[in-house]
Amino acid sequence: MHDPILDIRGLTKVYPGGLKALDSVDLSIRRGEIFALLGPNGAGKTTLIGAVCGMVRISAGSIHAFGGDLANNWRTARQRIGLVPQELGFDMFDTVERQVGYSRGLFGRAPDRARIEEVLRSLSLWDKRDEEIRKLSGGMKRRVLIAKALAHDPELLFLDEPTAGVDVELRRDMWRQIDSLRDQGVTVILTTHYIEEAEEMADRVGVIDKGRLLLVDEKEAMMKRLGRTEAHFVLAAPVSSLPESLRAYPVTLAEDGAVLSYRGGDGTGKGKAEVAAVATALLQAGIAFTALDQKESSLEDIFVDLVERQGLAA
Ligand SMILES: Nc1ncnc2c1ncn2[C@@H]1O[C@H](COP(=O)(O)OP(=O)(O)OP(=O)(O)O)[C@@H](O)[C@H]1O
Repeated sequence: MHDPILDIRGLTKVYPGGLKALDSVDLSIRRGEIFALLGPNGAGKTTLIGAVCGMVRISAGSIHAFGGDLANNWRTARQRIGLVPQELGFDMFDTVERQVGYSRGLFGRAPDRARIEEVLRSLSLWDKRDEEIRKLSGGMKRRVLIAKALAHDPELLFLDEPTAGVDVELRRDMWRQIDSLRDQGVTVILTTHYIEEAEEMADRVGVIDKGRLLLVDEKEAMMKRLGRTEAHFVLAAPVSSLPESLRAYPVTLAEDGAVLSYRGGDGTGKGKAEVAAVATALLQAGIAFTALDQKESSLEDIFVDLVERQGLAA
């Protein structure tokens, strides 16, 4: 196994005033992966990024990046990291190309107009290169933020809520952009509220809430492990008990015997097959149904479930 590009151990951040924004977080990021950090408002996502990018002073724990302790070689490590922050922050009166070129210089890279042109073109910003940033639409300003973060060719890129408040078209564009970064071997860590985004983009997903990393797993494995099928059969006439042939399935009667509910499967298709078998068994037992409502759980359900369970446990 290759060394992780980023290795976080026991990371804790207590803000002045006592709020624990990060609570002993352990996280290893592999080179070249797309990692989605998923969590509700105030979970600690931005704080975690800030800790790695040197904007947040950590209270305890360690961060290793590119094989070295960040505390000892922060400046050189930072040159290899790109950050697309949540908030727009640039000189609004400057032009697109100048701002993006300036960002490259900021991290010690020699000027390279061809490279800046490439970055601007990939974000459909080349035609706007001489525009003042203040005159751009919100979506275009966001693209400039990304261009700035890419200008010094980072190996590790943080995107903090890259698609918060952007329209569907720009969101798709950004997904494409992230895909092409993956092809170039850039490691990407993105934070998001949008489960759809994690489901679409990420190789691995971490769920964070109240400063605690609840779960980290391959996206596919997570869906498999925690995925469920739920189905409800509306029966033509209520029944008082289940036929013997259904005892082997995870089914229950609800609404005074008028609805038969199935909850099972493992996100691999087993649930769907079992629902079909339950339907057959019902008909064979002479129990007709008038409607069937079936749903596969998504990463969203898994996430809500995890956060709720954590809330109950806290
Ligand atoms: N400078 C600060 N001083 C005190 N508390 C802070 C500071 N910055 C953040 N916090 C608190 O730390 C917690 C974590 O905030 P953080 O911004 O990291 O969460 P987040 O997951 O990024 O949330 P969001 O999705 O809303 O951006 C929140 O309760 C927040 O209010």
